[in-house]
Amino acid sequence: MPASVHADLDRLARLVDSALRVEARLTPKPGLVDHRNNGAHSDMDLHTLTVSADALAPWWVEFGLVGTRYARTPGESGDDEAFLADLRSVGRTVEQVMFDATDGINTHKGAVFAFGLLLGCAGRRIAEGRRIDVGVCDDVAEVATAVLVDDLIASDRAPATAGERLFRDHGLTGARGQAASGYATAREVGLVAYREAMEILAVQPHLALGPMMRDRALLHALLAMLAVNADTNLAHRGGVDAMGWVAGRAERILARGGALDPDYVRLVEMFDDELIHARLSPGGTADLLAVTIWLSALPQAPA
Ligand SMILES: CC(C)(COP(=O)(O)OP(=O)(O)OC[C@H]1O[C@@H](n2cnc3c(N)ncnc32)[C@H](O)[C@@H]1O)[C@@H](O)C(=O)NCCC(=O)NCCS
Ligand SMILES: Nc1ncnc2c1ncn2[C@@H]1O[C@H](COP(=O)(O)OP(=O)(O)OP(=O)(O)O)[C@@H](O)[C@H]1O
Repeated sequence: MPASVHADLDRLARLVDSALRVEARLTPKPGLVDHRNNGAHSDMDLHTLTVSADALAPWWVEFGLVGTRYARTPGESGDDEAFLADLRSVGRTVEQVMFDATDGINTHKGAVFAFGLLLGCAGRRIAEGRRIDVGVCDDVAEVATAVLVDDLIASDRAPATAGERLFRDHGLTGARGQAASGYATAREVGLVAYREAMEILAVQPHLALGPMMRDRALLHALLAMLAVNADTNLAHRGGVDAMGWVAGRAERILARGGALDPDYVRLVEMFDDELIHARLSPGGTADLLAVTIWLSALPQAPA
């Protein structure tokens, strides 16, 4: 394999590692683990997320390597079924690495699933000599629709996980639905809100530039996604009503300007306190924020 392919895979894997750490450290976040507190989690804190990210770091490149084995020649449709099966097999190993590192705590299960698919599809693009851009989400949509169908829509197995139960009882498609949509919420809501916020903040000279501005724009993107994402973590802990309640609270903050409001820290800290009190954590939306961060480092797809 050419050294340049390895270098590209390595760069994208490092971007995942960085996206997870940036997401975890972003403070304040409603209901989630951050510098301020453990959010609505009694079993993990920022240290647990860091230990987990450290353990996962060497593994991200493996998903890209799987992708390189499924490179297609122009006009060839490829074997998506085998590609997906290989990605999921690496995914199960990596999930176990996470559980071993955290003594059984679910720190990054959703992230492993999302970035397994994104890096796998990116690796396939690199080996095919195609450009890596946000359009990699379209490749994920094509590959991951089978996960949604096989695991949920066409499955006659008894539900084994919270996500599977929530599909059976309420038709919620959770992490699988997001993947099958090509991460539409991250791409069309999170990334758009992030870029708009960066543009607005960049022309306000009294504001601090650099990382602080980026964090503020990321928080704005998180609020925008909280207002629309059917997060199965919320439904698991608080029932489907909890999803609507959290979305409504995020909408009210956005109506005041979201993280662009001068008083945004106080507004988000109040939201955080309410979610902690209700024991609600939007972990799926945090995963989508990590995906947004990763996508923000890629060029846009050609129109
Ligand atoms: C499909 C997965 C996510 C299992 O899901 P499960 O049934 O437990 O689903 P559940 O809905 O409970 O969610 C799991 C995680 O997804 C995230 N999530 C939940 N809702 C959402 C949402 N709306 N959007 C994005 N992420 C979400 C959360 O972090 C959550 O903890 C995955 O863990 C899996 O299949 N693992 C096997 C190995 C694998 O395939 N790895 C990835 C290779 S590509
Ligand atoms: N900063 C964060 N804080 C909390 N969760 C996060 C954060 N970032 C991502 N997540 C995601 O949230 C998920 C963990 O959520 P949660 O703890 O609710 O799941 P669980 O342990 O399966 O459920 P429960 O704790 O209700 O038994 C992880 O899969 C992870 O990917």
